[in-house]
Amino acid sequence: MTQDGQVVVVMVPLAAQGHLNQLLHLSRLISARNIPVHYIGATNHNRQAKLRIHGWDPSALANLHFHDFSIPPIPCPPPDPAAETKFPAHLIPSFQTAAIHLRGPLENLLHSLSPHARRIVVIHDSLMASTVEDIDSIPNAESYNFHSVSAFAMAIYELEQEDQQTKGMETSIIKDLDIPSLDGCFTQEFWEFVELQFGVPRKFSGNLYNTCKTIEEPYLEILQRINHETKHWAIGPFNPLELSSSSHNIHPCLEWLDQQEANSVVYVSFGTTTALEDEQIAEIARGLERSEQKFIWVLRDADKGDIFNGEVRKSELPEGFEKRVKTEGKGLVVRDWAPQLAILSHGSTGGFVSHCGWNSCMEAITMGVPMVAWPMHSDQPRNSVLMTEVLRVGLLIREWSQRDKLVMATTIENAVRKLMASEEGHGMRKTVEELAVVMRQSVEENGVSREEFDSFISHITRDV
Ligand SMILES: O=c1ccn([C@@H]2O[C@H](COP(=O)(O)OP(=O)(O)O[C@H]3O[C@H](CO)[C@@H](O)[C@H](O)[C@H]3O)[C@@H](O)[C@H]2O)c(=O)[nH]1
Repeated sequence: MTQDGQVVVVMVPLAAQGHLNQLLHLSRLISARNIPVHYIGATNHNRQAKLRIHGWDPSALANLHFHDFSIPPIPCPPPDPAAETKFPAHLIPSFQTAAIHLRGPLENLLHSLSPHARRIVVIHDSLMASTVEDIDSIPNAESYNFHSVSAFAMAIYELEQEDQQTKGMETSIIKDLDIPSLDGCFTQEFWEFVELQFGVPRKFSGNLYNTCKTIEEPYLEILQRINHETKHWAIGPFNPLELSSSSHNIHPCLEWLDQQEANSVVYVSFGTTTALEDEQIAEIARGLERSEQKFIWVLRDADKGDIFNGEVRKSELPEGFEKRVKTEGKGLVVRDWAPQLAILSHGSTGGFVSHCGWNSCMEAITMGVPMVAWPMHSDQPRNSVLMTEVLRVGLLIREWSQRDKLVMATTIENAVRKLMASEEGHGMRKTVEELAVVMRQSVEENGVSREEFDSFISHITRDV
């Protein structure tokens, strides 16, 4: 229970898995500091967040409170695998509905907390800025902008904006990198949604990032320089580094992994926002089989706005493939929710074919798994540069300029072989394993992320 005079935190996530997830992980870290956390959302989005979390149990934390708000039905059109860009445009109506209709319930909650709290700290996804607009009417509330993507992707974007006037890009440390354009990354409707979030200028007290100075310090410095009027804290990784035993061995694929040799399995997953055409799925199937590497392939369609309602497309695989690879012990196709963190932390997993969503990048780095980078949309093409060219823990499957072409089985076969069974791949594994150690140290006593987190906690619990 919240006691009078306490500092309380209110989380306002964007209603998409890769965002719900990060603020729920952050809720765990903050509540461990004896600060009550209130996590708000539409009933089904909160249900989704709790159901899918891995590595710890949200119901076990007495000071984490979920507020399930009822809003009008969440629109859930299906994803379109044949769309011109891979950006999940079908989620925009759901984002809009949640952003608009959570505003009133959030304001009511803040008013009810305000008289008893010393301070209300609202941490909102940067894409939910419009929902927290009423915060200015609450005298003891302040808000913090949470950025769910890499500092690298954000810094490049900011430099591009600055570049138009000052040529900031040319003098920056990014100039020697081959940065993909934003073409094909987003849709016009998304930019309009972003505009709505930032349309009303509002004062906020700081920026939070799920990253660590160990891997992104130069880019965090750029963000600090450009936006020097507010504070910045890089307090990641948010995902747990040790998984609680109750979440282990709950999925059959983990038992299968237990029987495999160390670093022998490649894990293939494109997150929760990618819908692939059957033709591309067939090429992946052929490429994986020909690579002769063992695999776990999460074959799921992109999430809909409401994951509990409506039909989900079952992707077709070449005839006999699924049964054959399973019987021969070569691989598993997982069609339900895979325990990604547990898979990546398993000693048998030696590589990851990933779309480079920021959660997947952080999870791969903290678990010491190198990747084949196969970006699909949004920040992913730029994250792939961070992973391959900057950190050197992955290899790129194809140039972003080639995104409209089918990636053929031979390309997939070669990339997977290179990652899993070549000197170059072993080198990347060694590099990422070393990075994983440093990332773990960063959250321990005197580590860089621990210091940033301590500084954030001191700031929000300050006396005046
Ligand atoms: O079967 C599955 C599928 C996914 N996951 C988890 O789901 C999350 C997926 O997040 P992410 O890898 O970031 O991919 P997206 O779902 O595509 O994330 C969206 O949100 C991210 C944060 O803003 C962006 O970086 C991405 O580009 C954007 O597509 C990760 O935590 C995975 O571990 C599972 O546990 N099991």
